[in-house]
Amino acid sequence: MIIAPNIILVGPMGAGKTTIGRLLSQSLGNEFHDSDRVIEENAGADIPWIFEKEGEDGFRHRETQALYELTHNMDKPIVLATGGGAVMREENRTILRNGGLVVYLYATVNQQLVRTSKSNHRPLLQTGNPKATLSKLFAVRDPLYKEVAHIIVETDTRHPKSVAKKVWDAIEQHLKLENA
Ligand SMILES: Nc1ncnc2c1ncn2[C@@H]1O[C@H](COP(=O)(O)OP(=O)(O)O)[C@@H](O)[C@H]1O
Ligand SMILES: O=C(O)C1=C[C@@H](OP(=O)(O)O)[C@@H](O)[C@H](O)C1
Ligand SMILES: [Mg+2]
Repeated sequence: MIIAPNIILVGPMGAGKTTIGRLLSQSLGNEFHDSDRVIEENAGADIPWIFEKEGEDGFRHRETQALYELTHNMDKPIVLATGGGAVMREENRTILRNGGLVVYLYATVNQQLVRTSKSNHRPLLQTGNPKATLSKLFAVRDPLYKEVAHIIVETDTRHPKSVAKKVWDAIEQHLKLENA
């Protein structure tokens, strides 16, 4: 049996990091953590409030602390969903790359748009043209997701369960090759 190390999901808003991460953790029996939830718990406030009061810089500072905490203070391997901007800081990319097996959940801008339109809890998308914002962010961040990832998985399948299965198959394949 293959024992998975920390599995760290990166990718744009709406790629499904939170949803797929939770499903993956259920099938592996590993604890699930979401850096956005840890940031909110540590701050005692939600993400829109943090952005409003502390700006994006304040949020990014908290995000670095949460990523460090989650990759250093756990005694068992976990599944970690990150926020879409977690790759922006170089120090975060080092934390992520060294913190476990990094999976880039890829989604097209149109998929990101559809999937993020169900919620208004993403401050960066509270703009007149969320599609243009997602496109701009994607142009900057896609190379960074690729830089940090060990594996890339397309999330084009409609059902989160089949994406979670695809992710696990890709991880197994990667670990088998690594141990061959
Ligand atoms: N493969 C998928 N197909 C369809 N909808 C999805 C898929 N993955 C996630 N979703 C939906 O998209 C929304 C955003 O997912 P979420 O997990 O919050 O993304 P992220 O954490 O990457 O921003 C949720 O409503 C979720 O149910
Ligand atoms: O892309 C980003 O910069 C952000 C993505 C969000 O997480 P999700 O990717 O889980 O939506 C959250 O961290 C915050 O709103 C900022
Ligand atoms: Mg999320």
